[in-house]
Amino acid sequence: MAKFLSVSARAGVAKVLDPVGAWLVRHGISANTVTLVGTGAVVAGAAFLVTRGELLWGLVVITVSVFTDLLDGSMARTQGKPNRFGALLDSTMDRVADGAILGCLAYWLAVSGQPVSATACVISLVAAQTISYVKARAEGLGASCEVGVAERAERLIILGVGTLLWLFGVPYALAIALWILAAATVFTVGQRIWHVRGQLNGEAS
Ligand SMILES: CCCCCCCC/C=C\CCCCCCCC(=O)OC[C@H](COP(=O)(O)O[C@@H]1[C@H](O)[C@H](OP(=O)(O)O)[C@@H](O)[C@H](O)[C@H]1O)OC(=O)CCCCCCC/C=C\CCCCCCCC
Ligand SMILES: Nc1ccn([C@@H]2O[C@H](COP(=O)(O)O)[C@@H](O)[C@H]2O)c(=O)n1
Ligand SMILES: [Mg+2]
Ligand SMILES: [Mg+2]
Repeated sequence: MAKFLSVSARAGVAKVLDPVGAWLVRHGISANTVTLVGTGAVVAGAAFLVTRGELLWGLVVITVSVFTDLLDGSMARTQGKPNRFGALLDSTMDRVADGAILGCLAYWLAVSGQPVSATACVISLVAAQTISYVKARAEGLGASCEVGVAERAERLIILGVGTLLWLFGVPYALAIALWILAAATVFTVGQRIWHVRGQLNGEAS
């Protein structure tokens, strides 16, 4: 799944996004601007729509906005200057966006009387941030960490499909998706720690 998303699906999406990115570059817009504006749009969608239970419009705004995460990298490559600060900004804004989506959804679930789903959402939030942290820390220690059943694209797709099915009236679709997400994200934390353990165990710090 990870390979399909990061290679085939990504190549398909790039055919649409690359011309958009080239057009933005020609009009003087930078990759960093797209990173920040895209994140701002996700946060606004989560804060103003998801917290009020406007899940249809929240899903539309957030889905469109998360694709700017693929657009910024395309723009940086078009300009011939993908850079390390851009990579840091991109990854940091991913954490802000993920925190806003899951935090605002957990808030709405809690205040609308769905504490069990809210719990799954909070577990997913903490585990999702930990997944990314383990990778960043591992890479800082010189290990590779390109593993996991629930990397970011998979997490967003599970949540998006669950929300969409729930909006179409499928009972418990969102609750089930959130518990699948909670289980998959916790499992991925373990997968990543295990993978890095094999590389670093026994090495002096
Ligand atoms: C209540 C409201 C809920 C709203 C839910 C939102 C729903 C969104 C629905 C669909 C989204 C589709 C996925 C879009 C992918 C967005 C971009 C993305 O996240 O790509 C991630 C990945 C690599 O990105 P980066 O290098 O920029 O980021 C890395 C990442 O953050 C790592 O995180 P980690 O995995 O470790 O947690 C960091 O560690 C790393 O530092 C950082 O660099 O991109 C890809 O792998 C390839 C992209 C795949 C393209 C997917 C195309 C999917 C096309 C169609 C999907 C249809 C799904 C239908 C959904 C229905 C809902 C409408
Ligand atoms: N503002 C930015 C954003 C990204 N980059 C570069 O793109 C890589 C990520 O590509 P995505 O398609 O996954 O967004 C990132 O590692 C940077 O090299 C950038 O330079 N500036
Ligand atoms: Mg990006
Ligand atoms: Mg990103």
